[in-house]
Amino acid sequence: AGVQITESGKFHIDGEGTLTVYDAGQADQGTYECVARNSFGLAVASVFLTVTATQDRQAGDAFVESSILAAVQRVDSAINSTRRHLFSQKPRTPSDLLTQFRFPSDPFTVQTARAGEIFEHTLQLIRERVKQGLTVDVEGREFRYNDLVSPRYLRLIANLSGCTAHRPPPNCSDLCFHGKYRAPDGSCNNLHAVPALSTAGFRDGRPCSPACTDDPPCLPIAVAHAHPRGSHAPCLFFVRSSPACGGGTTSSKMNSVYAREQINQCTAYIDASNIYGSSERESQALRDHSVPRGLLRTGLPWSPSGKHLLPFSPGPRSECPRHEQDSPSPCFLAGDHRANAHLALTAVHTLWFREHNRVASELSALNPHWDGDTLYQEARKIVGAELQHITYSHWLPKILGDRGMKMLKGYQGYDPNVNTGILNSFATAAFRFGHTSNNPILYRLNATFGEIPEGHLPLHKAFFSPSTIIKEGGIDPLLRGLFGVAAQLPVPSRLLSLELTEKLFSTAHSVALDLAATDIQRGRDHGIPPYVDFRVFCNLTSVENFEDLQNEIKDSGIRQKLKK
Ligand code: HEM
Repeated sequence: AGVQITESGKFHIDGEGTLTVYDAGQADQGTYECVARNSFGLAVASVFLTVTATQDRQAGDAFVESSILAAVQRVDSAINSTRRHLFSQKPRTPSDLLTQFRFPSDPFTVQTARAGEIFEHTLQLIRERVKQGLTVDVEGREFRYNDLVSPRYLRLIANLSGCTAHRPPPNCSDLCFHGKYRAPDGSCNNLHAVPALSTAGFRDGRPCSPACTDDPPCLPIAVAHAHPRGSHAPCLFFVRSSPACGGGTTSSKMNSVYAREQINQCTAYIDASNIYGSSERESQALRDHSVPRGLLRTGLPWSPSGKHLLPFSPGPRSECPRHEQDSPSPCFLAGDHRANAHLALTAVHTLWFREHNRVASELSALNPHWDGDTLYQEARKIVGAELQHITYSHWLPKILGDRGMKMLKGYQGYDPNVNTGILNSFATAAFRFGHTSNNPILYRLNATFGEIPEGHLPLHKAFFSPSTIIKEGGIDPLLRGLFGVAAQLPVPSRLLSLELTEKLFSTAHSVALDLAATDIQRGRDHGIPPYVDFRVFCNLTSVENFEDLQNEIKDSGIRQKLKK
């Protein structure tokens, strides 16, 4: 189970197929395989690369052991206090809810993120401890930890932090299965990338909120004094996403500097992982193993239709109260941990899990000889295809228009050589365009498309409130509201609704979050290049100031505001 080499600052593959490895170091030693594939089959050639490097002693080596111990202790203590705070009591503040919204459910993901945090924090501690012996790269390139710690000790830090413990190689040898079905995490088809696990600073263990200092992983958003929020809180809660091992400061392990990257919790495919989960463990937990009928587990039957709701979550994430005064109410369990974030999302998750059970039941009636696993996999294949069809044939044409769809080009067939991982700029910036299309009100319509007796709901009352589905009409009124009322059309003076910028995850006594500010800060956290750079990348004119953007931002008042 190797790693596919992709074009980067580290590797270059020219048109002739020659591989160049830049900044070669001990970490690059190993077997390299070149695979040529066409419709007749494949041919493989391999070579073993030996790297001979002198093992100099570096200034930071003396501090490695004490820094590792301190980093492990600090990171673990911060994660544990966050876990205790979050899961042993009702989440109380908007920041608790945001953390719950983003906290990984798969233990493997938690371990991967912890390893990245420990590796990164160890290096920060070594850097601080050395200070005097800091070598600055004379060529003016970025600061390199390799100048501070020798390769042997860097490997030691990587090992002890857990950064080298990779996911066990997937067993893709069952061609009968893998030729027909996807692995739960996509690992047997193509590739597979979390918020910081702690909401307290590693250095002093103080909670990121209300402390307004940049103590990793806290990266609070400063609020201007003049802003109405400023008098209540000088900053908004924000914690950085956990680093993936091998990027940012931890790229020293690779003998070169790479951008700090983050870890994905969900598969990158449009493969209905929102229904089935993104790992084997999650997908098994969602299945109904009591009968061999290929079904997903169900929750309460909702009267009067008798159709089932999602099952309740059994784990620590089992409570979904919004206000302190609310009675305890469990969260629903779905393939994506964000299913409880707001009622419209929960309704759509419920619809899809019902669709799986409908398809599996139909298949069972048609194929009584199929076992439970075949029914599950065949139903999953059909439901995944339905989701892809809706995405590409119904949703995207509305979002991109004719011109955009032409640029996207039609499906050319499956290409196993494409890296299907999500681009960081897509997840962190581009695809968040969806935040501009949300209605500030969740319309709840009856069978004749009139308002239900409980009325429509302002969005902020729909956050983390799954019990409203049980108490107030089930999912049908919400679904009718979603397709019966147009999405919000963003206008230049208001791109995101006030429900998202002034009342995100609001609770009784605390300052709400602001999704627009969070999106921008997340862009900084992930190092997303600025808009002006993307213009050049997309062959648009390069701009120097806001007046150069008068064709894009026509309202001079808005340009003036942005200048401030
Ligand atoms: C009421 C509706 C919605 C709410 C309350 C909401 C809320 C959020 C929140 C709190 C985050 C995490 C922000 C952070 O800490 O960085 C987020 C991330 C995100 N949202 Fe939304 N969102 C909504 C609708 C949408 C829609 C309609 C789309 C796209 C069509 C979308 C796309 C995204 C994406 C791509 C991310 C980043 C995911 C990641 O890579 O971690 N959201 N959203």
